[in-house]
Amino acid sequence: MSTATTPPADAAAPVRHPDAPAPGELLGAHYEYCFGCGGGQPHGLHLEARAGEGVSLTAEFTVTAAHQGAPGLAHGGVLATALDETLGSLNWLLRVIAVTGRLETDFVRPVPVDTVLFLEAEVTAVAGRKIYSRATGRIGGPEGPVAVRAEALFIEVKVDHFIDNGRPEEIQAAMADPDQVRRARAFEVNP
Ligand SMILES: CCCCCCCCCCCCCC(=O)SCCNC(=O)CCNC(=O)[C@H](O)C(C)(C)COP(=O)(O)OP(=O)(O)OC[C@H]1O[C@@H](n2cnc3c(N)ncnc32)[C@H](O)[C@@H]1OP(=O)(O)O
Repeated sequence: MSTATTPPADAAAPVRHPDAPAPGELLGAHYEYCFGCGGGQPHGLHLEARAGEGVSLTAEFTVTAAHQGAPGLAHGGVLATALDETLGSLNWLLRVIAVTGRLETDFVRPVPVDTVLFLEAEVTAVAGRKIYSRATGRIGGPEGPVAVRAEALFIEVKVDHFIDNGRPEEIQAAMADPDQVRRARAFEVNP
């Protein structure tokens, strides 16, 4: 863990938003074309996250042949994406819009194609716009051996971050999404 992902001494404990999905509830995709969670990406991860207790969640991602690096094994960048997506989903439990500033990843075991990666993640602290979180990914079952680990620093942003930096066609289409929850997760702090 680097100092960038270590909460300062005066950081606060994270506070679960009162309207956060109940423990066990699926979060669903925050954006149809997200490579991590969107259903509209044929070779995406299709990661499914479920709210946990407090500011924590669990998620599952099945490694397919489209995700290989070495023959028959998941690409490390794809595994980092799964961790990034899982950690990013935590922010919905806080009802904060945030982007990854720093993602530190340990690759502990190779992950074969057709393996389900069982992820768990939690926010550990919040300091101003900085959100500190960590995640682990296990194989062979939710209690199986750890294959990947990450610690991250997310930075809270305004909705303008996406409007100013994204392509107008995708932004407008996402804002017009009839799925209110998905639109809220993308663009509103307190729907
Ligand atoms: C269309 C659908 C939209 C979907 C929306 C849902 C989103 C979910 C997406 C989910 C997808 C999954 C998730 C994804 O993949 S999110 C996509 C990947 N991430 C990005 O694209 C972020 C790119 N970076 C930026 O835009 C800016 O750098 C940000 C916004 C992060 C900060 O620039 P900004 O100008 O705003 O702020 P600041 O520079 O004053 O920094 C503020 C404080 O933070 C500290 N700091 C900053 N960076 C780092 C660092 N690397 N290590 C350590 N510290 C760092 C900094 O020192 C300062 O501290 P202090 O001096 O105050 O103490």
